[in-house]
Amino acid sequence: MAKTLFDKIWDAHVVKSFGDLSVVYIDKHLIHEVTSPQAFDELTARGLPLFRKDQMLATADHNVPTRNQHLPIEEPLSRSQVNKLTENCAKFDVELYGLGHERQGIVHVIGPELGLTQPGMTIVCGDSHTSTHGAFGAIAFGIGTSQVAQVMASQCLLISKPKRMRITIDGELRRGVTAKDLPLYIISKLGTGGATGYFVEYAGSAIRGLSMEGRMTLCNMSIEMGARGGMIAPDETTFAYVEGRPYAPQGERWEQALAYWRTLYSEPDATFDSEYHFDAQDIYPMITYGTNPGMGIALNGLIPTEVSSSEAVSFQNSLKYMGFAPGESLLGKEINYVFIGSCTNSRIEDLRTVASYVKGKHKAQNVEAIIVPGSKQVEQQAIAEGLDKVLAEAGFELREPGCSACLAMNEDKIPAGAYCVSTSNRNFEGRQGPGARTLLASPLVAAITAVEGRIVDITQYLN
Ligand SMILES: CC(C)[C@H](C(=O)O)[C@@H](O)C(=O)O
Ligand code: SF4
Repeated sequence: MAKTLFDKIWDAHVVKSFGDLSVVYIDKHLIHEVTSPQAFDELTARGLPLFRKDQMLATADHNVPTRNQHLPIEEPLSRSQVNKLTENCAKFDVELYGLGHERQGIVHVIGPELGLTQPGMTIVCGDSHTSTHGAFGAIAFGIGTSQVAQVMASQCLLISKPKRMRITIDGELRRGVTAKDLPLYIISKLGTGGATGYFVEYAGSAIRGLSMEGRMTLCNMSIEMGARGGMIAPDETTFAYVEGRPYAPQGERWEQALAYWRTLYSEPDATFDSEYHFDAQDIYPMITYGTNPGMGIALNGLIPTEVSSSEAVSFQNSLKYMGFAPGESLLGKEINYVFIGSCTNSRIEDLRTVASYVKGKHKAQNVEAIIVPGSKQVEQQAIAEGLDKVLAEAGFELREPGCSACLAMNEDKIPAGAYCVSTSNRNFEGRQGPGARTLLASPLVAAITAVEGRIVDITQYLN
């Protein structure tokens, strides 16, 4: 039977199947400070060693401050989480790119930038946005803490095979529409449970036209529509990105890898359990108005007036929390914060997009604009390109790398009631701080919002 991309990688990693369940070999296991401590404790309690420590990599990202990283972490809980990771990695001899290391950063930013993330791999991390790595044509997905322990002890996972979905977007993207608008659009159509039980492959000319960083932004948000993960068949764009990175194969091994990677695509007559087709021309720059990532509209659209009866209560609660009304336009709404960062949009291209728009302009007085690179390497690159100066002159504060205000697990919090246009992936109640109101958007929309101080139809602001 003709195979999908997912099937090819899955079949190459199944060790043994038992009915619906399979033991699947895991190539790379990434860990961070939040979901690893109990797993390490379990190994210690059971006297188990790590099965393949060389296939693991650790970083500190969720709890790190984004100012003065050279000083001890002030928040006691964050400090103890990060210290625990350091202790565990020392005890179990796991490679750690911790705070202060030149390769430290958000786990989903550093894997790809180090060339650790490669086509055809199975990659897991105790973190839902592991789906990001699927952009390289890998089966990458988030796992729970008990599964983290399972992989630590066996380098395998006992799991059932998800169903396969393909989402095709053909055509050219409109002006001002960037990679981030694609998941916001798709999720607004499918809903936050629309892909539950599925592994999604993204295809079509609009997807092929995305850079690797854009592909990561798209795959990153797969989880927000309930998908187990998202993936894109590797192509020349992928190979060019991976080549020469520190963990990428070299010489003859590179040629061998490339030959295999070129076989990784869905056969033309492969069938999917579910298929969606979208036209790129139907997609406009997006923004969310509610408290889940599916509550998105085009910037110049209106908040819906009618929702299904099963959603009515949560819709009303959501609008109440946000301080918006059904049928309203968001245009003209004043914004207090702009947060550019997170594993969705904190890569060098995102920083370049922002810097190139704000160059020679200044943020509005009513806005606090924070820009947090996804990794130390992104930070260094931004400085090397002089983006730090452009951003500083525009009144943006360039911080040090970490998850930051994507989730309020560190010092960076948005105050209660404040509106924040954020390039992250979740707008749940309290996600950016108790009472904080999040509006998800692309880095371009975020940059323009910061300068204007309110939500505008960005198409009028583009050259
Ligand atoms: C803390 C971690 C377990 C969590 C996740 O799994 O996604 C976080 O990264 C998030 O984005 O909410
Ligand atoms: S940046 Fe946000 S979404 Fe990504 S791993 Fe960190 S907390 Fe999760």
